[in-house]
Amino acid sequence: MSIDKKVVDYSVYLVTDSSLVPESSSLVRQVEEAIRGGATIVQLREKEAETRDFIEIGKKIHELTRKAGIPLIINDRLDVVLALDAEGIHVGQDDMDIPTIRKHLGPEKIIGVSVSNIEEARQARVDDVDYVGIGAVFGTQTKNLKKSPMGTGGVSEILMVLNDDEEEEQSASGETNGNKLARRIQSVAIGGINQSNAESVIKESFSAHDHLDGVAVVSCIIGAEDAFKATKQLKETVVEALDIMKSRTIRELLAATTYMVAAVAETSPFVHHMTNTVVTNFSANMTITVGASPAMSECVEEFDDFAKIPNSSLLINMGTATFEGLARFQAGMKAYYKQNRRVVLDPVGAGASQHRKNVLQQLLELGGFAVIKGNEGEITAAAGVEGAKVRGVDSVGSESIEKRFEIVEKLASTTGSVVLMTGEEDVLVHHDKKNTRKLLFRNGHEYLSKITGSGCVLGSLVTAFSACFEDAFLATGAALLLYTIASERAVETGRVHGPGSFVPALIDQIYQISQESQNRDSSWISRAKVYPY
Ligand SMILES: Cc1ncc(COP(=O)(O)OP(=O)(O)O)c(N)n1
Ligand SMILES: Cc1ncsc1CCOP(=O)(O)O
Repeated sequence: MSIDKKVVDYSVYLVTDSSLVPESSSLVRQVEEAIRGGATIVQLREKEAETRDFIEIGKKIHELTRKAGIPLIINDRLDVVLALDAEGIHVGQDDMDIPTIRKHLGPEKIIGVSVSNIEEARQARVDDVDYVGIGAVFGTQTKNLKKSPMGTGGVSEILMVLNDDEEEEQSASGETNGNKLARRIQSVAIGGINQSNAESVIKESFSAHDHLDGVAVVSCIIGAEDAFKATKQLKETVVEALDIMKSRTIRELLAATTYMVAAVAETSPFVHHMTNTVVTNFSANMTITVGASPAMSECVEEFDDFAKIPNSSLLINMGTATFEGLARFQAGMKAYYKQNRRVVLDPVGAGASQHRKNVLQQLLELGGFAVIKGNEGEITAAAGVEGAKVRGVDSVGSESIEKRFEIVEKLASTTGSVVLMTGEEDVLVHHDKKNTRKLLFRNGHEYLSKITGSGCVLGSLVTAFSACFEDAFLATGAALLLYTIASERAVETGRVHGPGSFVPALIDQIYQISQESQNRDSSWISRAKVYPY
């Protein structure tokens, strides 16, 4: 059975090294177990083997890979590829050049090349390679590295140019035959990757328009006492992380988030709160913590002046809405819309009483909200779906994820707003003329549900972020990630003993992440648990 190189799965790329095989096993057995555990492609890389031994072991391993329907790639040796009729070759920068290899192997064989910088990645695009091995990402005992490890930041930089169509067009002056990339060059990261860091390697190594297709590993499988278990564990991690990173919306969000967190601090948007009396202090503190500038005002006479402040935005929080309050909300909205500013609605307690339903109805009729955020009961009430499960201002319901998306989508499509439904899992949806974006978020700590105002202060962050960025969907997602990841980190500091000590630790962590982001350290974002829906 021949293998179609267009559909090869690079997710768990096993590279061999017989010097690492445990005494109790053999290379063939390790490879067999790895394939059973889920390896999707195997490279025979035997640096010390004589040609005849290389071919002998290659035959045995090729039998295994053929049976499993996965490709066997040979490291460096064109003669061995030909002798075995293996599916492809992997070469380094100092090995035989790609055009010569392609001439000998023909178009159907897989050719992979190692790249460690942007220039080599650009050359890989010019050459007719099928995949690149990007590395070394981290230090490794398996190979003497000539260059320092590039880290996941280095991998991201390479992914920025590897499959960039615009670059292709610009550099099409001859070398590329002017071809737009008909095919994506696949990519794996290599060097020091194992079961415990594979997830963060994949999640940290992406650009807005490209992602890794897998990880290549040697010692964590070949050197494992139980190669089956080692591979199975790696595969589960890798598959889940790849699924996430294949979503363009997620990559755009993750790529933008650190930048947005830094930009909010650097541009200091003005966030006008018309909010409830319970949370004013907490909201003001949180707004300052991200570097934005809060104002709490219900004074209609100053709305026009506030709305004229550059980068200003308005948060309408219905928490303690009175009938007179409704008129002020409407005046605020009009003042901000007149200046083309963003208004965010937090329909706190919507559905709890007929009065709140009336207030909400009238606000929605005026409409134009960039973002509507609320808990399940609030969003359900705002969507006009019967059966919002609320007690006072708290949501006590928990519909299935499908149902929650259905409700959020309904509100998003009737209002045109970005809609965020918070809860143990957060649901974010936006419909616009071009597409519908839907994401599910699973970050956060349960203490968020044990303090008052946690939803309200998220509203402050969402308003600050959407003041600064055109794309209110990404802005809301970024604010949510900042808030929920900070809540997890707060508890991990060891200084939190309950909801009381949680609040200051949460504020500290939001500040800390903002500082990290301003220092262009985006490693915190690899904790994001965000999924396409
Ligand atoms: C998948 C993959 N990526 C990179 C390498 C390294 O290849 P190379 O640079 O040729 O170094 P050696 O493997 O020859 O030590 C690889 N083998 N596989
Ligand atoms: C072949 C190779 N090329 C770059 S790093 C490396 C070795 C990776 O081995 P390990 O997965 O054991 O770190």
